Amino acid sequence: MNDAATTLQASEQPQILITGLSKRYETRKTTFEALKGIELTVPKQQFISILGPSGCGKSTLLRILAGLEDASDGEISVEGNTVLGPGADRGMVFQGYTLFPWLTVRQNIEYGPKLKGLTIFERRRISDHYLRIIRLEKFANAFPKELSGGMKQRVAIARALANKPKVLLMDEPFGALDAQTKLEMQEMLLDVWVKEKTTVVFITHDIDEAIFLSQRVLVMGANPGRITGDFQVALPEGRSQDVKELFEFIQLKKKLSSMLKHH
Ligand SMILES: Nc1ncnc2c1ncn2[C@@H]1O[C@H](COP(=O)(O)OP(=O)(O)OP(=O)(O)O)[C@@H](O)[C@H]1O
Repeated sequence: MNDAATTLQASEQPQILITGLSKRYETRKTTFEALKGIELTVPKQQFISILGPSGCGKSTLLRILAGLEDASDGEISVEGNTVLGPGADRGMVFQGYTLFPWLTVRQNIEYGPKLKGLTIFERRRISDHYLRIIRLEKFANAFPKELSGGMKQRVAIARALANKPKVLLMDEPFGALDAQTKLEMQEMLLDVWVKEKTTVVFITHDIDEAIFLSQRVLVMGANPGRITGDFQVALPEGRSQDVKELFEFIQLKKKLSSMLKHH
């Protein structure tokens, strides 16, 4: 099989399969449908973003995918394995910095591999690799409190990737960063994705961010939380900020903005 055929086959395999997923929150008087009838297939290696108004259930969907919350109905599987709880096959990166403050950058990255029982030598090889990828080799022995917000988030991404997850789940990971740092982080994440080709599910409020990063953008609507749009992003790989001037980018941005406005 040639390279193109291998790539095609890999990208067509479903990595995440969600069928008939619903989530209800019951209070004493009412039932709130946070998610209703979600159907979604994400192929291996796809970078998919989810946009939607506040409260439409984006985080709920991601938490259920992560196994941190149960669904009311339906099923989620990752590579054929039903999600029943958290697992090392799914790495998470949230908006808040979730590094262990008492561990150095390197120790944070090596945390998962250490839990897995890898040797010091193997752990070192993994942390060296990711320190290089996130360009923080010089900060290997620094503690999180010595780092900027963007640097902490880079470590959080490296720590998630060091577990070799099948899927990386990201909930507004750059939401707290200033505009310039956010752009730099997006470029770094794309770079990481091109190198590692991990399947990514990325939640954001930022339309530009969703288009710039993704191969596919989902739009969700609220009450009940559901998928209202599913768009392929026809932009080349190896993107730089220049793609934002391309016709395809501007067209899709218009479409997504108008969908989000009419919710
Ligand atoms: N534990 C809970 N109990 C009751 N309602 C909840 C609970 N968790 C979430 N909800 C409700 O479910 C809906 C979806 O919440 P969720 O956080 O998933 O939305 P979101 O799209 O991620 O919003 P945002 O963009 O503001 O982060 C919201 O209306 C929220 O109030």
